[in-house]
Amino acid sequence: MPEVLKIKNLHQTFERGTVNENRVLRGIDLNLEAGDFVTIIGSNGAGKSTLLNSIAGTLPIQEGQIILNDTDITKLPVTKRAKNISRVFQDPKMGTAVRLTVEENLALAMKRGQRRGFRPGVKKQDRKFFKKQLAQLNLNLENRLETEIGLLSGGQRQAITLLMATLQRPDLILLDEHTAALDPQTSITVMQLTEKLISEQHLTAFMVTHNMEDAIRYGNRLIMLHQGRVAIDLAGEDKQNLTVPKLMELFQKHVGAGLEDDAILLA
Ligand SMILES: Nc1ncnc2c1ncn2[C@@H]1O[C@H](COP(=O)(O)OP(=O)(O)OP(=O)(O)O)[C@@H](O)[C@H]1O
Repeated sequence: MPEVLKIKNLHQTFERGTVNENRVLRGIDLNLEAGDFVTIIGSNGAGKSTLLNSIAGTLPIQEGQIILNDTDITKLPVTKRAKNISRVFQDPKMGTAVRLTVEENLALAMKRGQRRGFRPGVKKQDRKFFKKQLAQLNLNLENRLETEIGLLSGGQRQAITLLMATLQRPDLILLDEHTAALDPQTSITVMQLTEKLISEQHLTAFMVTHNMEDAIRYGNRLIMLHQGRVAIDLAGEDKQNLTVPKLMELFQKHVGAGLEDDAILLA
């Protein structure tokens, strides 16, 4: 499998040179192959969002290199990366434009990475395509193309955000605790949709989660960040055979310390 993403010796330190210096990432080396769906766990402050911010470009890289499909993007601004890297955040409000309709939001997503006006026009053939795309969500949203997105529930918005993030097949999709703000049932629906969109399009994905069950259930590879490093990296059968107690045991073995379940789980 070709490698889609290479992260080489990535370091990020906040408040460098002060008493509050915080070495959050301390040499991350990771390679993702095409179609890898990697779940990321780690306790609060482990650096999960910092890692995603570094990949997305919202945080300048202090040391190390990020290569996407053989292109060095280490110094590329976030806007230039947006065409190839899409992201879904925890807050459903982050991914969509509240005053625009469902179809206008989708039309914006079609222009990801390009200059786009404030209110995009929606062509007839686009509308047909959007309807088809929305129908696969099984949320009856194909009949609400002209509804303002702000009127939809958090779960409906997050499902549309996911669709928008995958509409123009990205090279990489970053999911940053994207179901954490949803109720348990909606969270399951959005996770199932995530898996469907990722597997159908054979997307390469990173998914940060505090839910260890989800981290184990979804994806083909699991990594755990601890003290700025990759403490655990499991794929294939090793990941398939994981259980929460096994993962806790592994963590203890790797980092030589006890770990309460909620140290990882709690946000
Ligand atoms: N822009 C920033 N300036 C200063 N410190 C920061 C900044 N962003 C993050 N940090 C600090 O870096 C550390 C790692 O934060 P990060 O958000 O990456 O952790 P996380 O693993 O995503 O945690 P959580 O599970 O709580 O979301 C934290 O101590 C945080 O306070």
